[in-house]
Amino acid sequence: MAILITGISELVTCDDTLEGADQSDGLGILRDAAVVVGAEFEDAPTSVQWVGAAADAPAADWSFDLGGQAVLPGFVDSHSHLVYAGDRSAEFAARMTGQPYDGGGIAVTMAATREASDAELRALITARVDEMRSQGTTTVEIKSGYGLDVEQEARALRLAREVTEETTFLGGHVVPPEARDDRAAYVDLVAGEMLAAAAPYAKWVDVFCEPNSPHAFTGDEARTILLAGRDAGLGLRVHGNQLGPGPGAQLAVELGAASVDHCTFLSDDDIAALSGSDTVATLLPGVEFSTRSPYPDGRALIDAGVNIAIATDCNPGTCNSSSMPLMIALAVREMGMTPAEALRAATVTAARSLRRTDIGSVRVGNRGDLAVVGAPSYLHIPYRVGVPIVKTLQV
Ligand SMILES: N=CN[C@@H](CCC(=O)O)C(=O)O
Ligand SMILES: [Zn+2]
Repeated sequence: MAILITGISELVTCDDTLEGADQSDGLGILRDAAVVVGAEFEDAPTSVQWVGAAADAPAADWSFDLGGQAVLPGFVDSHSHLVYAGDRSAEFAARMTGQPYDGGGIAVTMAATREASDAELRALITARVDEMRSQGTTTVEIKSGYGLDVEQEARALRLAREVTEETTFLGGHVVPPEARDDRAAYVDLVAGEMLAAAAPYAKWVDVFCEPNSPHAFTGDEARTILLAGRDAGLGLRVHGNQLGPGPGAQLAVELGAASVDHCTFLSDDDIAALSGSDTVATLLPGVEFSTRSPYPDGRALIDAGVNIAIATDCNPGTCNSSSMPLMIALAVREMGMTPAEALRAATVTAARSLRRTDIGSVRVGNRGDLAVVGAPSYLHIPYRVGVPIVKTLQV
């Protein structure tokens, strides 16, 4: 079954090899375009079968006309923490009047999450993923990290796996209150029994490497957890350089991590290490917004040759927003990125941070994951900030 989509005023393919497309901003734009998506059998994921000028479009089983809207690859939200219960809105309100963030609230969410049943958590996760999908996100990475014991971390990943293949073990989120007297024993637990229980449900291992938080992990502790995860066959991701300077970014590059996330406080040496490496710097501007922190200088990173993704980090503490369009607007307004750079960061480079080439760009053979903008151009995403104009294109 094949479906022809026409009436596309601007097709942003994010395919910088597409011949005949406008490549001036690296977005591979076709105007007055059409796309054919199809699936081999009912309920199979769709794939892109044809991309080109509307005038050349082939026949298909069905067609529909978007009447002059822009189409994009669906957003790839490569960093989120959706497996949680409870509410920390009061913590947010306190931060707006000057309370700093230090990671201590994670234990509050941990307690609420441990109390929740599977059914309750499943309903919360499903509602959050639906909220993301309604705003143009078609792939989401989900971390554990609010269970922090062997059973609870495995449970979180088992539930996350029901909605995405991009699941990340984050037993190394913080040291839970019951383990604070013996940090070394907790690191051993994470790198041993907890990892073994979580690994069947995880693609990635991550750690909150943050010497500036009393709750998170030092560079050496992070290295122990990451190496154990690598030995267990997981890919590596790092929460690094969020609250101040630290070893996270360089550790990520040294160990070949797919991504180091946050990057709020990077030194020149960190930038030099990231530049030309295979490690993507994933920036999370909603966190700076919601913690009243300085924004990282996306412009400087791009100019230095660093590959940048942007993601929501949707979580109950540092950013409770699921909106990739808002992250694009913040990247443009606050981090010196052009709309085109921000859009690539939210799609094709975010896919790269998950080591995926089948998502994040509209090209023949890729997944048929598309988003539609209720406007003639993608430029309206940051321009119409706060207005829900991006939707997942359901075909
Ligand atoms: N920094 C660590 N983890 C999350 C916040 C988690 C929380 O505060 O609940 C983050 O990515 O910002
Ligand atoms: Zn995070």
